[in-house]
Amino acid sequence: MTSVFQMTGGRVTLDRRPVLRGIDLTVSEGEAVAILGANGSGKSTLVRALLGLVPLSGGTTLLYGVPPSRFRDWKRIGYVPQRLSVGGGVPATVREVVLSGRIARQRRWRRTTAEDKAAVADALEAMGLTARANDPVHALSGGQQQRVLIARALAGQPDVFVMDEPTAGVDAASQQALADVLATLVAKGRTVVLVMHELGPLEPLISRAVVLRDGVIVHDGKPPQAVGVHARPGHDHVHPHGPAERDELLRWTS
Ligand SMILES: Nc1ncnc2c1ncn2[C@@H]1O[C@H](COP(=O)(O)OP(=O)(O)OP(=O)(O)O)[C@@H](O)[C@H]1O
Repeated sequence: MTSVFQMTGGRVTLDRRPVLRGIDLTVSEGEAVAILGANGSGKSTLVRALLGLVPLSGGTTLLYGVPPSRFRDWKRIGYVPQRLSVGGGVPATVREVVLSGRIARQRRWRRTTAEDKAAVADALEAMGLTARANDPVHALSGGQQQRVLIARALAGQPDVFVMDEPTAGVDAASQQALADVLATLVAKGRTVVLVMHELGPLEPLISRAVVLRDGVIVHDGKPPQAVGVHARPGHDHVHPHGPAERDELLRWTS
């Protein structure tokens, strides 16, 4: 099976602090992987390093078999970073930001095609943003902006989706919408790597969980049951979300 990501002995040092310490991780085409772990365990750094956005201080990482610095086929990758502020001072509309997800597919100077427009319309629809398409992005709430970023990745129709906490700050209905979209993509053989705190509605989609603690992988296999059960829709929450589930996860892996 083709490996999408292949990191061997990956080390990342930031501010002289070892943030990733000897990561061996291969993700094959068609997998749906959750990267789990406590705050600061290195999840975001790991996905950024897999994409070549953070340099390794040791080890190697390959993207479709080549080092990220030599990788050229970026249209195959859709990345939704954590807490990116979109729009900024530029009054871009929701549609424009989502259309920017097509850039890697467009040849220079090429006009927006009917295919681009259809992909953007589908992505807006999937994330429930059709009615907001002409609104400036900065007028949207944080959760809505997150949906715009997800729609932008969807519009690019990549083979691989890497999403850093895509459900953070996103309401339950939109989380379910994302779960449905991703389930369809996984069924079509797309690869999905999600950084998560808790699986929530995305749990049925996840076939493999990689749990980080202090920059090392402490579990790589089936999703931890404690997280899965608590995160299942319909589970009767009698405790606040967050720390309790993370504690259980950490206990599970200790
Ligand atoms: N640019 C940076 N410079 C120095 N330290 C950094 C930098 N980025 C991250 N770190 C540190 O690296 C560690 C791992 O951070 P990372 O964001 O990868 O963790 P995380 O598991 O994604 O956390 P969270 O769930 O809070 O997003 C943290 O201790 C963080 O403070």
